[in-house]
Amino acid sequence: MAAVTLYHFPYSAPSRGALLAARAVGVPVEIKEINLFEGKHLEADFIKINPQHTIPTLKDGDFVLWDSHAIASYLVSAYGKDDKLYPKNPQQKAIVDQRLYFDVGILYRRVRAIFFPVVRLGEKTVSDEKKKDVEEALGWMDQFLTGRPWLAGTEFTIADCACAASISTLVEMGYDISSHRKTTEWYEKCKAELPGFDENLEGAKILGDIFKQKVDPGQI
Ligand SMILES: N[C@@H](CCC(=O)N[C@@H](CS)C(=O)NCC(=O)O)C(=O)O
Repeated sequence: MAAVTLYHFPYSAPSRGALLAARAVGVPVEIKEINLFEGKHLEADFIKINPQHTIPTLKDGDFVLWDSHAIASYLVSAYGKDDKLYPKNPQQKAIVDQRLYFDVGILYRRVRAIFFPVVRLGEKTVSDEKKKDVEEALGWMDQFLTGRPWLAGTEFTIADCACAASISTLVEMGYDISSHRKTTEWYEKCKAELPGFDENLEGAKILGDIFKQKVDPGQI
């Protein structure tokens, strides 16, 4: 199997989510690091590949794709040995999709609303409203996990890869998720069972450490 190319930045949760999916699929990946902090994503060569200049971006031969969630489902459809990571059954697939859209529209967005202004814009505090938004998202995750060990059922799927990347960023920022029992138990399973989780954690820790250095003490 030829390697796919992933334009990747390890600090980025979406980028790590796509890489977790690739590791779960088992497709060989050639990683090309695009350092967002150095503005590499805005250079002409990368804009030619992805005019939206977001990380992650996948190149598979002449085929180019971005958005980590789209990349994850493509990798399973193109290279998965079976459909466990992204079921073909319409209802099971729809549940995975719902969790993926939850990550795009709610979970990652709310985590980012906390770290981005601190890490990139020099803010020192985190509002109660932003923490409330994250608490609400974690509460919904606990409900998704009621009666099932993984977000979409009895097997882990690409929805777990995406949400694990977002949650690992949150945890490494020093956010205490322990009052959300099911999400906490799920996160422990992710650590133990998701292929490539340690690699994911390395990037999350770097971003988390930058956040912790920059934010005022006691903010989260
Ligand atoms: N929904 C997208 C989000 C991608 C995204 O916003 N990536 C950020 C890094 S976390 C990025 O590339 N930012 C640079 C930019 O938008 O110019 C995905 O899941 O891939």
